[in-house]
Parts: sequence; structure tokens; C-alpha cells
Amino acid sequence: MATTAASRRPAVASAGGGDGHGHRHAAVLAIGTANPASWVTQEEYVDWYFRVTNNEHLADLKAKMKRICDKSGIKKRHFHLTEEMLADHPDFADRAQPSLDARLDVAAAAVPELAAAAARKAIVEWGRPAGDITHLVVTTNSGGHVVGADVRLARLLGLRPTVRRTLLYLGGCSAGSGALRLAKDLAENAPGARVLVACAELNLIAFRGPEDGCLDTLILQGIFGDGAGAAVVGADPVVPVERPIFYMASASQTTIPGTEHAITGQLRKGGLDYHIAHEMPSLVGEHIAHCVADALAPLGIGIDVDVDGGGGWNGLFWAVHPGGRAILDSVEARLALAPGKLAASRRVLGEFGNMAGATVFFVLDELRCARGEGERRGCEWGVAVAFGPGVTVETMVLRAVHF
Ligand SMILES: CC(C)(COP(=O)(O)OP(=O)(O)OC[C@H]1O[C@@H](n2cnc3c(N)ncnc32)[C@H](O)[C@@H]1OP(=O)(O)O)[C@@H](O)C(=O)NCCC(=O)NCCSC(=O)CC(=O)O
Repeated sequence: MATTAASRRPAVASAGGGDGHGHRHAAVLAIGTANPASWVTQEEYVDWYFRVTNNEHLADLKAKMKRICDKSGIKKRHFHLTEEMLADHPDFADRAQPSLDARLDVAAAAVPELAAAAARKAIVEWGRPAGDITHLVVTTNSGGHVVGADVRLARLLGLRPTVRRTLLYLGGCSAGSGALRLAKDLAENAPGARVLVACAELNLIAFRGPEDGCLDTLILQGIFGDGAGAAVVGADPVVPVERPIFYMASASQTTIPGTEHAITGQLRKGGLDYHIAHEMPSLVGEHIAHCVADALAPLGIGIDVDVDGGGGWNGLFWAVHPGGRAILDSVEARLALAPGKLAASRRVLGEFGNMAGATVFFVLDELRCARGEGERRGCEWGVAVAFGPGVTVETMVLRAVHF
């Protein structure tokens, strides 16, 4: 008989967010997001991109880029990098030029500022003073400094000098989920801890003009956008001030053997040189079921994927990293998810593109606002899944407080 998450509650979970054995689960207590003010519609992007990089003569590549953008499921993307900035830094469009120093100089100020915009919203929602934050976890793919974005962010927010900081660079698109996993561990193991997690991503670190023979440049420039997300994480919420949104029942990481080649990147003189293999959508589709099943099993949630065409997966709500439209399609097809189950991920992809590690905060924010809609209705339990270099799959099992 099929056992679905909808029909069977985990034997080990208690109402207060614990595991029934005195171990308290951390909760996401607040979420904030932010984007740079300037944005380009996906419809206009191809003309914009080939014009500002002085490559309008590359007609074939332009036509291919148009096909990619048309099929991307993206409506607009926000960018810190503007046409004016590119006029001052034409070297950003040519990765043969030594532009890394200039890119890092821009990112040094812009990353903490964008992260602070998201974090301020999270702190306001949290309802307690910034000085009550005990730990700070900051992650970005757009940086390489000491003193880093964590110190600057702590200063911008007025955090205590004793706040315990962790800075994570170059974690790819799974970085935000990895940071949340770390926050969960900190919150559950340090009594009274309140962990601020922040991630800011700027496309300018990897921006480059189109090049013959490097087709993943088009993917990179065609789907990635800028954004920042933040969350406050803590166990044992102080009611009524703190209002949990999602309890974090478990968080796990899997590295898919033999896939190190699939997503690679390196900081080079011309910026972050990032490559994404064509097979990412099928790779994700192939591995998502066992990663999620492995994460659910210890909680006593079983999914029988062989019954009802795999319909058991519909008993969960889903926060899948929208790495690209084809990735969401692949997950939806493999898990036989009902239409609308990935609507939060698709809305975020549509409004902002793939914001790498920051994206998970946007998807969780969408999901908690989507109470009446198909993706959440009736589902107490759900999963957040993100993919990054490794290939890494970060899986977090969540229990929604209001469902
Ligand atoms: C790019 C797409 C929107 C295109 O849509 P479709 O696949 O439906 O359309 P399509 O097959 O006609 O593809 C349009 C054109 O793009 C080309 N194309 C597709 N994927 C490509 C890739 N990865 N590299 C190079 N070219 C690619 C196709 O060959 C085709 O060329 P032609 O038209 O000439 O035949 C989609 O494939 C997509 O969403 N891909 C997922 C992108 C991805 O891997 N994202 C993960 C980012 S990594 C991440 O999130 C984690 C991290 O970075 O850490």
C-alpha cells in the first residue's frame, strides 16, 4: 500500500518542533529578500546583452541566446551591473582582460549592502533587536576578501562585536541551503542561539560577453540574476514575539558520485569562470527521489514511489531551487508532481531568474505566502532541495507551522 506524507505523520515529530526525545528542532523565524533596483526584462535582454558587450555582429549566437531566453521561463532579472558601469569597465565584457580586481572592488561594498537590505527585513519581521543575534552565517559567490562580507554586514546591521561569524565563499547555487543547514546545527546545539543567515549574489563577478565555442556562457548570462536573501533561525521560539514559519526537521547533503565535472568554476583574472554541463536537468531528475527519500526516512515519512505513478510525492510541499526551467520540468516529471506543486519555484524563476545561493530564501518566502494555493494546501511537511557544484544536493525537511 502507498504511504504518503499526507496520510502519515512522522512517528518522531512533536507539535512544538521537536523530535519527541527532547531534541528541539530549529525553526525559520523570519525571512527577508532584496534585489538591486535596476532590472531588464527577459524579452529585452538579448538585444541589451549583445549591444552593451559590442557583439551585435555575432548573429548566430544572438539567435541562440534568443531561443534560450524564450524558453527560460524568466520574465525579468535584476542586476547591480548597469550599462553605465559597463561603459566605465568595458573589460567586464571580455574575459581575456584582467578585470578580477575591479569586479571584486565593486562586490566588496555591494554584496554586504544587498545582504543588509534583505537582513533588515528579516530582523524587522523577527521582532527582536539586531543585538540579540548571536551567530552570523554569510555566503556569496561574489567575493574573495578579507576583511569579508560578514564583518561589513555585521557593522551595517549593528550586530554585537561578539557575534560569532562564519563566512562561506563560492558554494554555487546550493550555498544558501548549505548556510541554512549550518544555521540549524548552530541553533540546535548552542542554547539560546539566534542565527542570522544571509546570502547575496551578483552576476557581475561572472559577467562576460558571448563567445563562439563556449555555449554555457549563454546559459550563464541568460538565466542568472542578482538578489539577496536572509533568515533568522532559532530553536525554542520565544512566544509571542517570535513566530516560527517552518520547523527544520532535518538537513542533509549528498554528493552525487562521478559528477564533479558537471558544475565547475574558478576565479581567474577575467572574473569567475563558471561552467554548467548540458545534462544538469536530467542529472537532477535522476537523483532527486533518492536524496529526498533518504532525508525523509529517519523521520518516519515513507513515500512509495511505485504506486499511483509516484503520486506520493504530492503529499509534500516543495521548495526546489529553480536552477533553470528545464530543471523544474525534470523534477516535476520524475516525481509525477501535480501541476502547481512547483509554482513557488516557477514564480521566483519568472520574476528574478536563478539567483544562485540567494534563491532558496525567495522560494521559502513565496511558499509561506501561498497558503491557499495548490503548492501548499493540506501539506504540513515539505522539502527544500538545492543543487550546486559537486554535484551537491542539499535537502532540508520542513514542517510548515500554518498549513
Ligand atoms: C536553457 C533552457 C531554458 C533551454 O530550454 P530547453 O532545454 O527547453 O530548450 P532547448 O533544448 O531548445 O535549448 C535551447 C538551446 O539552448 C541549448 N542549451 C540548453 N542547455 C544548455 C547548456 N546547459 N549548455 C549549452 N547550451 C544549452 C540547446 O542546445 C539549444 O540550442 P539550439 O537552439 O541551438 O539547439 C533549459 O535547457 C534550462 O533551463 N536548462 C537548465 C539550465 C541549468 O543547467 N541550470 C542549472 C544552473 S546550475 C545551478 O543552478 C547550480 C549552480 O550553479 O551551482
